Order: sequence, then structure tokens, then C-alpha cells
Amino acid sequence: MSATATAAPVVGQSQADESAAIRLAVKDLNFYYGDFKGLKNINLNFLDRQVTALIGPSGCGKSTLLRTFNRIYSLYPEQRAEGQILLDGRNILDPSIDLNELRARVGMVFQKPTPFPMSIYDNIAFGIRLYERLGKADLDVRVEEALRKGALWDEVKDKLKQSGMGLSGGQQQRLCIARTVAQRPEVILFDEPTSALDPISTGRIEELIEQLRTEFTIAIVTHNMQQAARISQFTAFMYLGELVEYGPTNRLFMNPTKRQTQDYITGRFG
Ligand SMILES: Nc1ncnc2c1ncn2[C@@H]1O[C@H](COP(=O)(O)OP(=O)(O)OP(=O)(O)O)[C@@H](O)[C@H]1O
Repeated sequence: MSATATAAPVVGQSQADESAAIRLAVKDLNFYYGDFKGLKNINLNFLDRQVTALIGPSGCGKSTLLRTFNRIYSLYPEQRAEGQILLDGRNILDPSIDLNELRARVGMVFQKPTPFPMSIYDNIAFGIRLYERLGKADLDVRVEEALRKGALWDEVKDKLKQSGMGLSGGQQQRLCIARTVAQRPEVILFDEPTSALDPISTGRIEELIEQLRTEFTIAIVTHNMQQAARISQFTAFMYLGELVEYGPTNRLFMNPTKRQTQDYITGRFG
């Protein structure tokens, strides 16, 4: 989808904390799909308990970058990353990294809600059981905690045994967020989490992301620049596999330093 805005979007209120600790540091990252170079020498930091939005025209590499952070690409043998991605100082591209542990520390929420075909309760409990042995009472507490953090508890507390597939699209997406949160990750990746949702469900997810950032470091890919402006503290603008400009969202939208950024946020290309 292309940018259609004709003027820079209105920027939200939350201020970037430029002094926050670096949670994820991307250094000289190159990414290849076979011979095709999808990311070119990316250097970028994601700061603790801040929301960083990745924006740019279709095909610029936003999802590719996001997918390096939990190495989900390693399911495909022809895809590879070079460089470093330091999570709390440790390079997650190192072959010795335990991928299951990495994916518990770096959770991901996809564009299309993907509940498991099981009960609402088990959707949350499933991931916890993979890593921890908890008794029924403790597990109940964890499930409730996750559903509360996913802003879903009040709507589902009386039907935890019903299938997660029976929820509305927006509720399913909040269930997926709760499932991710239940693993107690440090970083949560959102890949266009609201593009399949109506405006009301979108608003709820945006509010939820705003709450989650008090606890988690968040990276979000979005085509919606108003959304990036509303919910992120930092924004990275990408084009053709390169990082063009990065900075506090306020500054990047109000006063971009690069012509390409200016053109994109005002809808002059895309
Ligand atoms: N599996 C793949 N094999 C080969 N090339 C791919 C593959 N996936 C993505 N690409 C290419 O890598 C580049 C970056 O794609 P990516 O999906 O990261 O872009 P994007 O900015 O997220 O796009 P969109 O906004 O359309 O989702 C594009 O040129 C795309 O065609």
C-alpha cells in the first residue's frame, strides 16, 4: 500500500526518551534473500521501553528488518543475515544462540491474528507450559495477568474454555498480544498489527501498545503514518533496503532532514 496523505500527520503527545538504555543494537546489518540484498548496512538502536516505528514504501525492507530480531528467517535456508544484532549486548546472530529462548525474549505479533485452534485459556497457557512447570493455581494467575495486559480479560473471563477462534478479529489480535506477553518477553515486534482491523479495534490496539511500552521495548512496522505518529516515540524511515533517517518521531515528522523522508511523509511518493 502507498502513502496517500497530503500533509504531514499530526504527532501524538508522548515524548521520546533519548536517554533510555539501548535494548537492541543493530550494527552493520546486511540481509540476503539468496543473491538479493534486502537490507544494506543498517545501523539502528531500539531504546528501552520506547516504541520505534519502522516506516517506508512497500518493499523497502521493514518486515525483513523486523524478522531478523527473532531470526524467524532462519526457517528458510536461502535467507541469511550478516553483521550484529545485540540484545542486551549479546549478538543474537551468533549460531550458538538458542532460538527458542530468543523467541521467548523477543515476541512477535503478526498482521493477521493467528490464535491457535484451542480454548482462550490454552492459547495463553500453551506458551507458558513450554518453558515453565506451573501448578494449576499459578498458571491461572499467569493466564489472567496476560489477558489483563492484553486488555481482554473483562471480555473473556467468563468463557475461558471457549475457542479462541470464536472471538472477533480485534479480540483475536488482543489474544495474540496476550499470548506474547505471557512469555514475559523483553522486546515485542508488531508487524502491521492493525491492518486487518476496523478503526475501533485499531484504536484499542494502539491504546494497548501505549500501555505495553511501560514494560516492554516495542518495534512496529506500519504503513499508517498517522499511527506511527500517534503511538511511537522514535521512527525509522527506510527506502530500498537502507535506513534513510531515524530520530524522535516528533522531529522526524515535523522537521525531517532528508528529502526522501519529507516526500514520503507528505505523500509525494510511495
Ligand atoms: N522470501 C523472499 N524472497 C525473495 N525476496 C524477498 C522475500 N521476501 C521479501 N523479499 C524482497 O525483499 C525486499 C523487502 O521486502 P519486505 O517485505 O521486507 O518489505 P516491506 O517494507 O516490509 O514491504 P511491505 O510494506 O510491502 O510489507 C523486497 O524487495 C521484497 O521483494
